[in-house]
Amino acid sequence: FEIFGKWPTKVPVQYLWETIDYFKSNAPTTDKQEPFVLDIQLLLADTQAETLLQSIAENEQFFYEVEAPLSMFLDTSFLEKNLTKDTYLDTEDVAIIDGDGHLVLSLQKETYEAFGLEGKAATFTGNGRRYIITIDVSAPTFRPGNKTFDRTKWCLDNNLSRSFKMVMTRVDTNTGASLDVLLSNVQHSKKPVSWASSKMDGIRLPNFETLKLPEGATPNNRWKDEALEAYEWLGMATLGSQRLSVNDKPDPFLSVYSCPEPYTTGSVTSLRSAGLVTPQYIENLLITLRKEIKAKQCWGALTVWGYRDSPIAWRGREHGFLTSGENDYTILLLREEKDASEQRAVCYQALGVYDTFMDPALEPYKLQGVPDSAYYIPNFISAAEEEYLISKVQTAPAPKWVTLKARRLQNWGGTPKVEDGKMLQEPIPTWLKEPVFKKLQNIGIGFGDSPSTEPNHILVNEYLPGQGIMPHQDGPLYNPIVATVTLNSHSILNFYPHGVDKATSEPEFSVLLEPRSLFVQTGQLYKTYLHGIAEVTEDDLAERPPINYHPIPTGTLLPRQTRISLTYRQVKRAIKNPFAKTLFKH
Ligand SMILES: O=C(O)CCC(=O)C(=O)O
Ligand SMILES: [Fe+2]
Repeated sequence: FEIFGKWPTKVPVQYLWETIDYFKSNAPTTDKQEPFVLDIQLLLADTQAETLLQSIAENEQFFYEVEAPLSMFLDTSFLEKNLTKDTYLDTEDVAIIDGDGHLVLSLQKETYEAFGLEGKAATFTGNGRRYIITIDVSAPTFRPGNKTFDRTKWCLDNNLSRSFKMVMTRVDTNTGASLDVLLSNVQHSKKPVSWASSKMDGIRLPNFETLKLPEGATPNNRWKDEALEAYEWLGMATLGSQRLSVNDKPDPFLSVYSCPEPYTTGSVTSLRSAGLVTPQYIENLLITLRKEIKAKQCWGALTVWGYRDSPIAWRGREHGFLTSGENDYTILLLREEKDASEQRAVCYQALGVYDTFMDPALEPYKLQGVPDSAYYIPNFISAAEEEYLISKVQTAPAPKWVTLKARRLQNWGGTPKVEDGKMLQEPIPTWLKEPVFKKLQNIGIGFGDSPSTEPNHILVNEYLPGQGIMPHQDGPLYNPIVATVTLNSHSILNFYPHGVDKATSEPEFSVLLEPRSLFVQTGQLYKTYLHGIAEVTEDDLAERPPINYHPIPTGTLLPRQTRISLTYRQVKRAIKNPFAKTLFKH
């Protein structure tokens, strides 16, 4: 599983290499990824696409264009007949119901203030200009008579009663067939998802054979370059670009595009949909496409565009509204021999610059019930790695240590200046990079614009029993993500919302950091909470149970030993020093 970041348009692209079991119908899975799909494009390296076209015709899907107030979602008969499988969407003030029955309202400040239900400030629209309210309308208790229901209904009827333009669809989750939506009381029209087909002949047609890796091989940089070139070619084909034609004679000063090698002269069929479709529908298309390319012995690609203004993106995460809201993916299915038992594919996932990306591998480690987002991974490093890191920290040259009242620290990678946040970049010693950098990258933790940005600064803290750190925020010097490795002893990290009296208030929640664990703090949590460590010699876990460990046996006292923490970050204003190599020897 590999992640790539440096896409020229600043759109991070993630791709992964997968060997798909041909007979497993649901791989690569599109389920739960992007439920609000605007358009689909299929490319087939062949001019005959009858099977595909036939399958599309047989699986006709409908969607509805609706104009209605949002309170229609609280109409009991609507709830009971349609719930959990429906999707709704609009622009400006945006509202959707996702497949799990969450009504998500993304409201502009003015609407929010007049609305009357509590939400949270949107992450990607700064200065509180937009707010997100999430209501679980699928909860069995969310019915008339329930306080939350009645309050929500009152707010929708009185404060947000205007009509919303929406598109909706409903499917049978087993067959993917579209079902009628209960819309008797509102203005609506039923539309079929429409398809247009076109052909491109006489084009330079790559075979993408070089993208086939031997089983178990890890993609190298060359493969990554080739995967991106393939992505670029698919994009050009999607646009029907003249640059792909064998007869194209571009002005060399205007175009430097060259087709990935080796290529032949050939044709592609392109099929493009319009209308709201569901993940199930796409999954069915993918299965048909795979059968077709197997029969034709050619490659095929499926590209899916998500709604630009959907308030949610990948796996329900918040989506950067209006600001380059890419939420698209492409699956390139490679050509396979007729008797091959596997189908190999390269998958690309495009994100907007403001969209959060975390590797799905991280999902199980996400801490629930706290602001987005924190991740805790026990035993992130081995005992041997821990021992080695401790010995390196302890044997660092004496001048590296800065002694404060309640802890000692070492700055690696440079020392950011408090006045302007600038840091003269110094090389980071290998012992701090390995194995942690690689492990961070493997699990999909990036520190900058893209998932592959490495940390450029590491702060080493040493706390003796009874030492700690005052509640604080790591602040705007860094990109809003910090990863902490804990060595030798546990600690308890306390979190406080902004604006509380630091000296007296109780933390809102605490996280237990065990030796060898990794803790990641990012997003809203990084930006709107303070964190600190109490100056105590032991922690009573029963008194305030840490949110990452349940249940805690009563009377659990953990005595503290000397703890070393390594905090990995990316200083925004790092300045490369051309002389760094000769000036600093590590
Ligand atoms: O030692 C820790 O885990 C926290 C350190 C910290 O908050 C900081 O260095 O900013
Ligand atoms: Fe901190």
